[in-house]
This record gives sequence, structure tokens and C-alpha cells, in this order.
Amino acid sequence: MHDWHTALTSLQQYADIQSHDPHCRVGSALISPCGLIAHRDVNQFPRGIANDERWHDVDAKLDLVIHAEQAVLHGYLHDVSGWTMLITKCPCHHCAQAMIQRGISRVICPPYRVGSKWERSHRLAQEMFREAGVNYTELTQ
Ligand SMILES: Nc1ccn([C@H]2C[C@H](O)[C@@H](COP(=O)(O)O)O2)c(=O)n1
Repeated sequence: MHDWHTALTSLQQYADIQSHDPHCRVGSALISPCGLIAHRDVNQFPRGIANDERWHDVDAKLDLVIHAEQAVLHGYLHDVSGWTMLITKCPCHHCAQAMIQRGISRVICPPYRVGSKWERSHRLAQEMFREAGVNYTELTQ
């Protein structure tokens, strides 16, 4: 059985080192049914896109960035049906779509910040998880 709080802290440390986002460094990990972290990644610009001042321009950044959840799925093209995804932020609905479509069966993440500009998207993600039978667990500090 995992200590999810420790796993989340360690994933955040990894994101703090690897992500180029000056404002929000997000990590995501794919965990196999036997509990092994098979792959992890962070929010990032697509391959070939320079890590330049666009990270500091919120509109440009949000147009370009691949969320950590999508990055980790793009980077691990084996079957992940029945696997767990651990995330250092609450997922948006686009990432929820991708996770559901790849067969992720459990999502573990912190709760979203009430009043955040992404609140509608987080809520929609949670509704989709519920309907699709994905076990969604929020870790509070
Ligand atoms: N579940 C999430 C939520 C956010 N992000 C990333 C996308 C952006 O790089 C940053 C959010 O930027 P901001 O806080 O400026 O909206 O975090 C992510 O990868 N996964």
C-alpha cells in the first residue's frame, strides 16, 4: 500500500526541478496495478518549442503548454487500463477525457482551489470520472 502523501511530495519535488513553468509546476505519475511508478512527467511545451519568454506570458503559455497528465500519457504508450494516475494538481476536463480514454481507473490528486478560474473544468472532470467509473480520490494535506 502506498503512502500517497509521501509519493505526492516526491512528485512535486520532481516537478519543481523539471518544469519550466515559473508559476505552476505540475507533476504526474503513472502507477501500475502492482504499485510501481512506471513513468512520470511535468507540464511542458511540445518538442521543438523553445523554453523562452512565452512561459512568462500567461496567454501564450496556456496556448502552448501540454499538461503534465497529457505529457505522461503521451510518453508511455503501453496499455494503462486499470492503472492509477497521481497528479500534484487537480485535473482539467481535457486531461480527464484523455485519462478516461486510455483506461485509467483511479486518479489521486489534491483538491482544486475554490474560486479558481479552472473550477468549472475541474468540476466537469470530476463528473466525467464519476460517470465513467473512475475512482477519484482527493488528498488533503
Ligand atoms: N492539472 C493541471 C493543472 C495545471 N497544469 C499546468 C498548465 C500550466 O502550465 C499551469 C497552470 O498555469 P496557471 O497557474 O498560470 O493557470 O499548470 C497541469 O499541467 N495540470
